[in-house]
Amino acid sequence: MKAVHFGPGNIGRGFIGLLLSKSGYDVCFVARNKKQIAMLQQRKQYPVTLANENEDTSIVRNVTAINGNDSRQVNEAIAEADLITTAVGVSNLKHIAPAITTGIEHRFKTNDRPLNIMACENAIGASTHLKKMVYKLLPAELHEKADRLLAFPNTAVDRIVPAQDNEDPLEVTVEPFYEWVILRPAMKEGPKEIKGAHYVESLEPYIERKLFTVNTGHCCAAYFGYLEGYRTIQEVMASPRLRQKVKEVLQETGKVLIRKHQLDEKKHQRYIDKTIDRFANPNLKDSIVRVGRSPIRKLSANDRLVRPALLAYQYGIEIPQLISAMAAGLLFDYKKDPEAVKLQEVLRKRGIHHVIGQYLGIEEDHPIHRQIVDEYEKLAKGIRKKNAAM
Ligand SMILES: NC(=O)c1ccc[n+]([C@@H]2O[C@H](COP(=O)([O-])OP(=O)(O)OC[C@H]3O[C@@H](n4cnc5c(N)ncnc54)[C@H](O)[C@@H]3O)[C@@H](O)[C@H]2O)c1
Ligand SMILES: O=P(O)(O)OC[C@@H](O)[C@@H](O)[C@H](O)[C@H](O)CO
Repeated sequence: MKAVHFGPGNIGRGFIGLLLSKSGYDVCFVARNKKQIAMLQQRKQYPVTLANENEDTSIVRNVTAINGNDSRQVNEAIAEADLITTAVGVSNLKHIAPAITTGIEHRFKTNDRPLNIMACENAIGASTHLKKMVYKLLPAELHEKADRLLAFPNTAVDRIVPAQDNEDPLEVTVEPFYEWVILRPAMKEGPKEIKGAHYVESLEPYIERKLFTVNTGHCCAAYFGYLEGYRTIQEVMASPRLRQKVKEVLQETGKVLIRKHQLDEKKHQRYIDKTIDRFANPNLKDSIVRVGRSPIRKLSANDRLVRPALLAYQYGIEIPQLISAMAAGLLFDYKKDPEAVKLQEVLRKRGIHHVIGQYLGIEEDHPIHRQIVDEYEKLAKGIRKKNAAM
């Protein structure tokens, strides 16, 4: 069985490639970095180390890589694939959609086998989003065949994989916890089951629970910590005050999730507690700028901050800490993050009301809009005062 995975980055190697390989797939990574491609081609394996006390290491075997710009190789790999996965960042799916589409066209000329394509990105409906882009590019006369042979099952992947600084550039250090949830009814029959993945009949409760707990809490820790000069999530979680703030955010989104998906309260509390412990894992060093990266995406209407905030408003749930996190996110001005730079530029040129309306999708007449503005101004004033005193 052959899997083609776009994006051999942290989660691609540290989780997707690992589970696929352990499930008996030969994994071909579609990559951009020439040095990385050469190493994967030559070694055909790489180590994954768990961030636990023993630093347990396993070897991911039967892997190789091809260059995403080599359309002949990409076409051939897609034609032969039994499964395609991606982990390139949801905003980058548009860059790989053309190669996937061309590969599908080539595949249709060579065989009639069904194919599942899963975008393992942190977003609601990422595979559906990729499907829309592929269908836009695919000639209309192939749509019927695509409906028959292709599926884009949505999925939720969870494992904290920080930016790596190992001596071996292929090695990945990952947290021990993992969860991969796949929407089974959306799949085409055929491919080997992924060992360790959880196949479900409805994905929404799982992806929302993950995104609005793990990712909401994570980015809140990053944005709160950034304002106070911390460098890592572990440092933030070691501050009792900030840890408490993050916990409170998760109580707020927890109420939303319990109400929306009729989750068991005690079970969800255990999920929150486990999530907090995962953030604090002393064997990991996860930078604030990785976790807070791409604030425009994270503050967008369908993502981990605004979506639970609007649901909370709808349900009459108070969300002071979520408001505080959105305001802190608007102050995330890390110079090496292109989205942070753009956000700050628009804030300077067009002002806070424009940004909340256009980027967060919350109009001025919505009560949450005002609350974010008030909190943003309060935090910005605090920063000005601190800078003046320095
Ligand atoms: N790291 C985590 O903890 C984690 C966990 C769950 C989900 N995710 C999600 O997985 C995705 C990847 O995250 P990551 O942390 O592994 O990031 P990363 O930057 O480590 O990896 C991204 C990979 O995609 C590649 N890539 C980007 N654009 C590409 C293109 N046009 N063609 C080919 N390759 C391309 C990059 O070269 C890189 O190898 C994101 O959507 C993220 O939200 C990450
Ligand atoms: O990947 P992002 O930018 O959507 O979010 C950053 C982190 O919160 C994220 O990568 C987590 O580590 C991961 O989602 C855990 O499963």
